Formats: sequence, C-alpha cells, structure tokens
Amino acid sequence: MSETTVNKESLVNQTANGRIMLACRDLTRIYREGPQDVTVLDGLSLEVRAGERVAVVGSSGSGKTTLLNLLGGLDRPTRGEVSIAGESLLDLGEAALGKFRNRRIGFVYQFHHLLAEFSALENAALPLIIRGQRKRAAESRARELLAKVGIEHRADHKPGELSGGERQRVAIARALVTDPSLVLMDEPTGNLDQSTAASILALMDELARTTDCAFVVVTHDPSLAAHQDRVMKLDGGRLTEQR
Ligand SMILES: Nc1ncnc2c1ncn2[C@@H]1O[C@H](COP(=O)(O)OP(=O)(O)OP(=O)(O)O)[C@@H](O)[C@H]1O
Repeated sequence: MSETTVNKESLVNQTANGRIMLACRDLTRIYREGPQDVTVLDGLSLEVRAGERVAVVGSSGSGKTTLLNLLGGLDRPTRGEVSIAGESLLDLGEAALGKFRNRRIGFVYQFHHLLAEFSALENAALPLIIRGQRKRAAESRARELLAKVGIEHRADHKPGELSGGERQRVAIARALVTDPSLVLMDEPTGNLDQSTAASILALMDELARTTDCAFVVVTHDPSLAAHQDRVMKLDGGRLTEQR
C-alpha cells in the first residue's frame, strides 16, 4: 500500500466516526489557465467538528471562493484531499460527486440562486425532488424547514415577492432540507441590511444548537465572523487560527 493510500484512509477514518465532519489535508490548487501558474491554496489543512461553525476570512483574492469550491466538490484540487462524513471526495467520479453533494452538502450564497418561477416551498423542496423524492413528501419536509427558518407564511410566494432577508431564509431552508453533513456559506449576509443580517445570525445560532452539521462560512463581515465558533484566516494559501 502506498503512503498516499495510508494517509487518505486515515483522513477518511477521521471523518467516519462523526466527530470530525470535514477534514482536508495538503489542499493545493494551482490555476494553470493563464500565461502564469497561480498557486492559490498551498498545502492547506482544516478540520471541522460536527456542530461546529468556522468562519474563513481573508483579503480579496486570497482564495476563499476557491476553498469553498473544493470543499463542496465543485472543483478538484491540484493536490490534497477532502473528506466529508467518512467519504473521500477524491474517490468519487462526476456522477457520484453530484449525488454526494445533493445528499451531504448544503450551499448558501450571497445571491441565493433561487429559481424565479418557483415558489419558496418549491425552491426549498428542490434538492429532495432532484434526489427522486415524491413531490408531496419533499414539500412536506420543505415546509418544516421553512417553519424552522421562520418563513412558512411565505411558502407560496415567488422569490420576486420576497425581501432579501426572506429570500436568504428560503436559501438556508433549501440548504438544510436534505439534513446535510456540511453547510457552506459564502457571504450569507452580504447584501442584507443590518437588522435583517442580525436575524440571519440569530437563525444560524439556532441552527447550530439544533443540528450536528458542520458550517464553513466565508465572509468579510467581522460581526458574522465573530459569531462563529472559530475564525480562520486564509493567507498565503494556508489557514491560520485567529480565534
Ligand atoms: N479559474 C481561474 N483561473 C485562474 N485564476 C483564478 C481562477 N479563479 C480564481 N483565480 C485566481 O485565484 C485567486 C483567488 O480567487 P478567489 O475567488 O478564490 O478569491 P477570494 O478570496 O474568494 O476573493 P474575493 O474575496 O474577492 O471574492 C485570485 O487571484 C483569482 O484571480
């Protein structure tokens, strides 16, 4: 057995017992598309426990989005390994990776990417429909999540009829509807006014208390970062603990 195989197995084992939900090691991403190679992540490591919330901060261009894309299986590392809930992303082909994302990972972005033609309920149910669940069961579960994020009364409204904070709540419900192991958030309060952002923070507190999923939150917002259990700074392609 090669050394890399041994290392990979120990990384998977780390996340297989449920306490460490996300582990990555030696994560390296070099973009080779332009005239010059750009090394954005350079041997980065991170572990996030079940129920733990980690903020990732860093200056513009430091590689935060690149990191989220690798953790979410939307991009492949040049080198290194990501393991989530006992599975190595490296072992999965494209189709299996798509299924894994649907089953295990919830995404929340600044501009939430809700489908304009669908109601809040249909948007929140979508990951379950994609997974092949029947509409009635999917919508029943989605309704529970809309209630959990305090927006059940807007279930039949389309995104265009909702406020920014309400849309963000629907996006959070959609991210959580599959009971994911990992939720990745990219500036989840970025385009919200202060009081709406505060209500999203309160919601995140509540979710952290009531789910055992791991959260990785990329943000420039110091108050959002301060709200997480740990704050990691991305600099020079690696993460260092700030708090
Ligand atoms: N597909 C790509 N090809 C080449 N270079 C890229 C590519 N994607 C990102 N980069 C470069 O990688 C670096 C990190 O980009 P990334 O978007 O991950 O940073 P970020 O920390 O999320 O920035 P911001 O806070 O401004 O959103 C930047 O220098 C960017 O130009």
